[in-house]
Amino acid sequence: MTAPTTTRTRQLWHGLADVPAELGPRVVTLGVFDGVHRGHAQLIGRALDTGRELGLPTVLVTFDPHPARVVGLPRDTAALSTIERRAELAWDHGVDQVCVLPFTKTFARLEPAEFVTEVLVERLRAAAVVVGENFTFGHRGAGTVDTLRWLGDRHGFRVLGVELVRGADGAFSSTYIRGCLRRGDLEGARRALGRPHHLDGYLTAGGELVVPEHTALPAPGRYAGRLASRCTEHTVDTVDTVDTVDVEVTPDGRLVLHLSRPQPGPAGLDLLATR
Ligand SMILES: Cc1cc2nc3c(=O)[nH]c(=O)nc-3n(C[C@H](O)[C@H](O)[C@H](O)COP(=O)(O)O)c2cc1C
Ligand SMILES: Nc1ncnc2c1ncn2[C@@H]1O[C@H](COP(=O)(O)OP(=O)(O)OP(=O)(O)O)[C@@H](O)[C@H]1O
Repeated sequence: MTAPTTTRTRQLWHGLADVPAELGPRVVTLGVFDGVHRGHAQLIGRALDTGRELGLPTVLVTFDPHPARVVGLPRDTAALSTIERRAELAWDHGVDQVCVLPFTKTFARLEPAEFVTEVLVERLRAAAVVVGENFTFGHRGAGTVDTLRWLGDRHGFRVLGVELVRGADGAFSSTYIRGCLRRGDLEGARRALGRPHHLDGYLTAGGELVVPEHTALPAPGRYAGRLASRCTEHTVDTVDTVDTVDVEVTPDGRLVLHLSRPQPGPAGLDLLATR
């Protein structure tokens, strides 16, 4: 699964202003990709296959914050991953670039055809666009895979609408994983993610892991965790901790690690099991 990342560029573009003007054609895969779960992994695999077939690099486009939060839909949009970790996971799967598009109310008003012309064609030079069969885009989510196909015919890019990867409870989705966490079902989250749920934050001297606002935490309770790796903007550093740590999620949503001598600093935590 893990591609040889050393030969790849691993670029992170924050917004279209970061995209080089002289960019060559490429394969584009689109969506939120929060957590980079097993469905996302398969989709990325299809995008990479298409890139190999066409001899082109692959860019993953993600939206931040979650569109549903920006447009005010009544949905759980708690984040399964920071943008930095999302990018690390995407690079580990083999994509060349990650482009983070700031999702604002103004951006949400772009019509599907405007998004395709202004973002996919003029800026990202899409030769192929790879999305899940349920992908929607553009004002009020009006664009579908069929819309993309129609626009692809006009602009000369190919479109792949990929069948959704399913588990026992239906198609894997970030929403499903957030639900597992809310129920304290770490095993369900792990099955859909393909790895334990991971939290990035700052460990205080008092043993609290302070995570960014809107981070998806499991239900209040006691868990076994492992201080695993921490993400900086472009690297993941392995921390030499193999022992499991006792993790408490308090009723007011704080994350307390029961460590004898917490080392303050950036830290990453894998949540392994319910205690
Ligand atoms: C340009 C653009 C505009 C969008 N506008 C809206 C919107 O007005 N309302 C909405 O609920 N979602 C909007 N979305 C979000 C999409 O419907 C969709 O949730 C997002 O692209 C993630 O794709 P997926 O969840 O279908 O994989 C927009 C997306 C894009 C790219
Ligand atoms: N189970 C899946 N199998 C294959 N592709 C998927 C699957 N789920 C989502 N995708 C595709 O992956 C891309 C990113 O998906 P996105 O993160 O927006 O969806 P999601 O996982 O359903 O998230 P959320 O639940 O937050 O809406 C989109 O192109 C989407 O169609």
